[in-house]
Amino acid sequence: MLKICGLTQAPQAIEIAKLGVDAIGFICVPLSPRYIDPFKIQEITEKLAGFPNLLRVGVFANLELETIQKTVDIGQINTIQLHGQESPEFVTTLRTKFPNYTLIKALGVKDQASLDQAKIYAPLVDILLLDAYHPEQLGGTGRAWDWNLLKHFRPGCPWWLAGGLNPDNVVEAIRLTNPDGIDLSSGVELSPGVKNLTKVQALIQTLQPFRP
Ligand SMILES: O=C(O)c1ccccc1NCC(=O)[C@H](O)[C@H](O)COP(=O)(O)O
Repeated sequence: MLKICGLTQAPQAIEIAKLGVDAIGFICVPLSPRYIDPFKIQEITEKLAGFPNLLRVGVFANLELETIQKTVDIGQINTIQLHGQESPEFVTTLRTKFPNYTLIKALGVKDQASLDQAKIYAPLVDILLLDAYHPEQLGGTGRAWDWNLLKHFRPGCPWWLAGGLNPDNVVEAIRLTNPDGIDLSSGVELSPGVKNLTKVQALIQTLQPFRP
């Protein structure tokens, strides 16, 4: 599975969907330079009717249930990614509220303890997303991290790798960790929220041997 995250422009979303990615992400975190409001998301998702299998991911961090509900409804997204310090209890509540949505829990990995914590979420979600840890930033850091930590990571649910991936290091990352999916943002970006379509194309070319 391939997710390109942090989109803010409809023409880019259409081009990226045409290239055959599995998921596109919208950052619904107000402090992010990639923030996009629910009505802008709607403007984009309504142009993606021709891609029924595409996961349209709303990325949230430490936001209230009501905000998530509103964004899901207006933005017509079908996947919820929790990228903050959401508790297992909150994730369970969300699962109950959105039984038919794909649910992703993201965690910033600092050490083995982070991975032990990630495993607590495995029975509660559809996908775990393991990202770079940063003391001040929640995501979209562009920082690669010590993927060796993941060599024997088997959480019991599908998991995706994120954090500083780009067309040049993605093969090494996949060979080392064997994830079920990968997620890229700044590694295929011109500026926050504006993707570099040439880099997305290069990425897809590079990933050809690893994709169905
Ligand atoms: O991208 C952001 O600005 C962001 C802000 C707050 C929470 C999450 C955010 N991004 C989440 C993602 O899924 C990114 O794709 C992931 O962190 C990887 O980013 P990068 O290292 O830039 O490839």
